[in-house]
Amino acid sequence: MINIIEVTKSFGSVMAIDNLSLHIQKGEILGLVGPDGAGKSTLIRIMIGLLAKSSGHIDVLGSTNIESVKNKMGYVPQKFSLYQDLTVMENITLIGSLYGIEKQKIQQISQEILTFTGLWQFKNRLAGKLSGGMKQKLALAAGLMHKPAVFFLDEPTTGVDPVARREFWQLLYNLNKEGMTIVVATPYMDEAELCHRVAFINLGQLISCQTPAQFIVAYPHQILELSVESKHINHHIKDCYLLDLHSFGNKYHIVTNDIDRTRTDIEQKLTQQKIPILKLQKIKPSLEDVFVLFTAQGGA
Ligand SMILES: Nc1ncnc2c1ncn2[C@@H]1O[C@H](COP(=O)(O)OP(=O)(O)OP(=O)(O)O)[C@@H](O)[C@H]1O
Repeated sequence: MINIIEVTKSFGSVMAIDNLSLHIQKGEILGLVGPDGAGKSTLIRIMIGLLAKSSGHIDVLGSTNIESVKNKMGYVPQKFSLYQDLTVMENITLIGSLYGIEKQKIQQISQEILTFTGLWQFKNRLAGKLSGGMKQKLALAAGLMHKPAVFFLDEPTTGVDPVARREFWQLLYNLNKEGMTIVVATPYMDEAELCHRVAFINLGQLISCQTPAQFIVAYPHQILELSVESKHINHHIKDCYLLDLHSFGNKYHIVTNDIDRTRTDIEQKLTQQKIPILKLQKIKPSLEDVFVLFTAQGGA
């Protein structure tokens, strides 16, 4: 569906995409993840023809002339600009006419898509009065007006509450079930876990592209999850036998290569310091653990 071979993109001295190769399969949901500035947005913009690559090969839907297949691609940019003072229906109608869809067809497609996204009952509401989640659904609806075969979304749920994020992903799943290929950049690891494959990008390079399960199986260390009431326990256990320590909300993930030794060490240290342990147990690594490690290693 999309072949990217040794593509490079530089902005002056900044190498935003560095010799990156990736094959995106028809019918998959591919997640793009990586730290801020990794090159995810640039890669999406190259794939949809908004930016020209500096070198390399790319073909989309069988064509190297991206302009000629633009009408088969949908795009939800990171900052989708709605006309706040137009209604949901007016916004969507405007987008339809920008795509050159006939007036009568716009009516029919708008109804279909607003029903699908759950926005039909809000069709007369001003876009500026929608909740964050609804605004993102409107962005999604706008990107679907011309019924694309492949849909690119650049961090579409940033700043949206967890329930709205879940609903949004249900819509993506439904589109995918109907055969749409989806490429989505996300900063949320729980969303990355919902993708069929995840491409981890760092400093413009593709570090690895695998299924979430493959990433987790390949994780080279073990994780102990620690819950305590006190905050900032880092200095209490910094001398324990461990490789790394990250806080995830009110929990800590302790990275080790010797679970028993680390567990005993932490139990002793925290007991000595009279810090009650609420939970200390081995857990399966999450994608978040995998990517924290990749990022710390600079991608290796
Ligand atoms: N138009 C531009 N001019 C100059 N530099 C740019 C431009 N667009 C992107 N860059 C640089 O290219 C690199 C990759 O940026 P990009 O926005 O693609 O990363 P990203 O992974 O999408 O990050 P984020 O999630 O923060 O948007 C960064 O160093 C960025 O500053």
